[in-house]
This record gives sequence, structure tokens and C-alpha cells, in this order.
Amino acid sequence: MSTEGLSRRHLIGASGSAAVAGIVVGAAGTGALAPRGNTVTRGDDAPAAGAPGSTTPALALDAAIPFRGVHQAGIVTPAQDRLHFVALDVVTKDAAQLRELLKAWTRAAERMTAGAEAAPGGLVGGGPNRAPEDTGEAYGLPASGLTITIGYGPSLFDDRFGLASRKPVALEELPAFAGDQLDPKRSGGDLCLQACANDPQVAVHAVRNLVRLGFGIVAVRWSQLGFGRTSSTSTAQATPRNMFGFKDGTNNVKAEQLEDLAQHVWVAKDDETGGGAWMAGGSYLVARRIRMHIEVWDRTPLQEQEDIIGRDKKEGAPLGQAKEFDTLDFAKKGPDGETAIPVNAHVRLAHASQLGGVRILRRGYNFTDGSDGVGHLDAGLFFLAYMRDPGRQFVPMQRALAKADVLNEYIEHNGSAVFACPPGLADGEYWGQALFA
Ligand SMILES: C=CC1=C(C)c2cc3[nH]c(cc4nc(cc5[nH]c(cc1n2)c(C)c5CCC(=O)O)C(CCC(=O)O)=C4C)c(C)c3C=C
Ligand SMILES: [Fe+2]
Repeated sequence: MSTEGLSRRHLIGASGSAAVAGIVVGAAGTGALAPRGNTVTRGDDAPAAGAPGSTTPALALDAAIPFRGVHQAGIVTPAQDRLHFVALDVVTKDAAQLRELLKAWTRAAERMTAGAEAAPGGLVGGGPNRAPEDTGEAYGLPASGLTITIGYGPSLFDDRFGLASRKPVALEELPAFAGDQLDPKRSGGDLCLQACANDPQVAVHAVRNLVRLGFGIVAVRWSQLGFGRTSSTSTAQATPRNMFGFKDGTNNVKAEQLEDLAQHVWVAKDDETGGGAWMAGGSYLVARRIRMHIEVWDRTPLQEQEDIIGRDKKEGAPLGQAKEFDTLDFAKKGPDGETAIPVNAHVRLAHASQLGGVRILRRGYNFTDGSDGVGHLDAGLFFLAYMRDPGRQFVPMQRALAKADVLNEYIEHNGSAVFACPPGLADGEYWGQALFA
């Protein structure tokens, strides 16, 4: 492995076709960190879980997820419980500076996802007279399943960095949708970094250290914390619940469904709108900050809640069926002679059968950001979805929802952004290398 101070020593666990591999940090004469305790940690030199000499079984939640691979981690890898998402603007006009930053980010991201400090000896190794190269708040914590996923916004492809000819057709700003209440301070961005982990401190540490490395080159435009996943991206995961108390992610595209991923999530080399070779194996990310008026929802009768979603609250089964994963039957009638799943239920409007076969991979998070200043919690869903072409997938889906979804009475979209997330990196490659080639 090319990155100084890191070595692949063993694999921890695997789940279905979405293998969760662990990387531990080698001590190999670099002064870099070595694994500790029962899994990958930033700290001392006891053997990691599952490693020779360890008596402790690996804990999947603490394990490291490989940074490199065909696709970026953080898309179909099992959704972790915590999120720190940041959108950034590039403030330099110098393309070479931006490229160097992307290289430095690659090194630091690879280290942090393996459970190491952002730089070798980052905590105190620089001595008393220099600012430490790692901010320290994750020192001693395990890798915690950290994934860091990068995306490029449409504005990165303007005339500043010579990238205009590289802009994919699919990377268009989203159109306005009926009911949008978008705040420009929570929208857009030249770049994004999505850090997901099973420990919030690890996710926040990752973003903070990458932002720190970018001082003078990038500036934070907006950022969002998420405290609980609202989607499953693997059949091995239980379906979590959103802030309306409903299971969310049941009928998501999952890591094990390789044909669906190829059809709906990964950009193919010959996709007309995809962007060509530099985006092949990548995916487009749509982010929407959706405020949920939970106080109003909480006064809504159960039957009405279930009719709005189209599934029952306890089991998560489609209305008219018994079990969570039963097939939705949109023709089935209830005792009143009406369809069991109402014509304007959320799951009917968003279902592939109503949208010419379109699907997306959802990977969103619950948030609660204090109060709205007038007596309510500012809570909601930070909707994240990956797809092959937003114009052909998210746009028609959101148009259908914006037009008829009864859920609209309870929600408000107040932030929006779209990003091109390039494919994963092979050994020795760095973020931006293919884009700038
Ligand atoms: C444009 C895409 C979507 C937005 C925006 C969206 C917002 C949103 N969704 C829920 C709650 C649920 N959504 C569910 C299913 C579901 N939602 C979308 C798309 C968007 N949702 C899709 C494609 C689907 C799957 C439809 C299907 O194929 O069956 C569900 C049911 C469980 C599930 O299958 O995931 C819930 C619950 C909220 C609260 C919300 C905005 C705040
Ligand atoms: Fe939904």
C-alpha cells in the first residue's frame, strides 16, 4: 500500500456481497499508530480484534471499512448510524492548489478510515512548537466503520479550474419543485464530504480535520449532522425508523442487489449523460434537508398517518399486507372498496411501477437542530440518495411527490444540492486525479 504508515494486515467480517474489510494501522518503523484493544483504534500497540495474538472477536461496529475499491465507500457499504456532511466552496483560483488539497485529503481520509490520526504522529509528534496535524478528539477511538465519500458540485465545473469540458450532462442543478422553501445558505457547494461512522465523534473528527487541511483553499458553505440512519443499504441490516416513527428504507436498493445497483446507482462508462471514463463506477448524490413538522404529525391519528405513508406503523407492512417485506399490491381493495394503499400514499407515488421503473438508493439521516425560534423543534430527514442520473431518477420522482404526496402537509424541503461522486480509488490513486487528467 502506498500510503505512508498504513498496512493491510487482516480482514474483519464480511456481510453478503458487501464485504466489510478491516484495515489496521501498522507500527512498521514509521512512528505511526498501531492497533489497540478489541478492534482498530488510534492509540497503542496491542493486537487488533481478529488479528494474530488477539483473543477478542471483531466488533463489526468498530471495524474499519476499506477506503479503496471499485466504488467509493459510503454508498452501498452498510449505512452507519451517524453522519457529518459538509458542503464546501473552493476559495482559491489556483487549480494546482485544489489538486494538491485533493491529494492531501486522500492521504488523510485513508488514514482516518483505517483508524489512524490524520497524519503520522498527528497528535503530538510535531513537537511543542507546531500546531498538531491531528486535532486529537478521535485519538484512542476505533475506526468505527468510518467512510468518507467525496462529491463534486456543478459549480466546480465553471471557468475557474479548467474543468468546464469535464462536466457531466447529468450534473445539472436541480430544478425548482412545487413547495420548495430552499435556503441558499443550506444549498449548493463546489465540493461535498460525507463522513459516516458508528461514533459521532469519529465522523465529526474526520470532517474537521479535512476542513482544517483545506484552510485558505476551501471554505465551509453548510454542514449537517445526522444522529440516526433512516435507511438500510444491506439486507443484513434491520430497517431503522424516521422522525415520524415509521420504518424507512424497507424497499431501498440494497448492496446485495447487484443488477439493481448496476441499473440504478452506478454510472456506466458509456452512459450518455454520465461524464465518461472519470465517472464510470461513480454515482450522483442528491442531498435534501427536509424539515418535518413533527408537532403536527404527532397530533395526527394513527390511521391517517398510515394512509399517508401507505404502510402500517408497527410492522412496516404495505397496507393490505401482513409483513414488512411483502410485495406492495396497489390494486388490492380494502373493506371500504377503496384501494388499501391510497392513491396519493407516499409509497405508491414513489414506487418504481408508477415512475417507469425508476429507483434510487436512499441513505438519509434523522436530524434535530435545536429549535425554530417559535416553539418547535427543527427536526427532520436529511435525505441523501445515490443514483445514475438525477435528471432521469430523482427529478421525476420528486415532481410526482411534490404534486400529490399528502406528506407535503407535514414536511418542507429547505436545503438542496447535487454532487458527482467519482468511482473508488485503486492503490496509489488520489481524489481528483482522473478528473484533472
Ligand atoms: C424524491 C424521493 C423521496 C423523498 C424526498 C422522500 C422523502 C421522505 N420519505 C419519508 C418516509 C418514507 N419513505 C418511504 C419509501 C420511499 N420513499 C422514496 C422516495 C422519497 N422519499 C422511495 C423511492 C420509497 C420507496 C417506495 C417503494 O418502492 O416502495 C417509506 C416506506 C418504507 C420504505 O420502503 O423505505 C417511508 C416511511 C419521509 C418521512 C420523507 C420526508 C421527510
Ligand atoms: Fe420516502
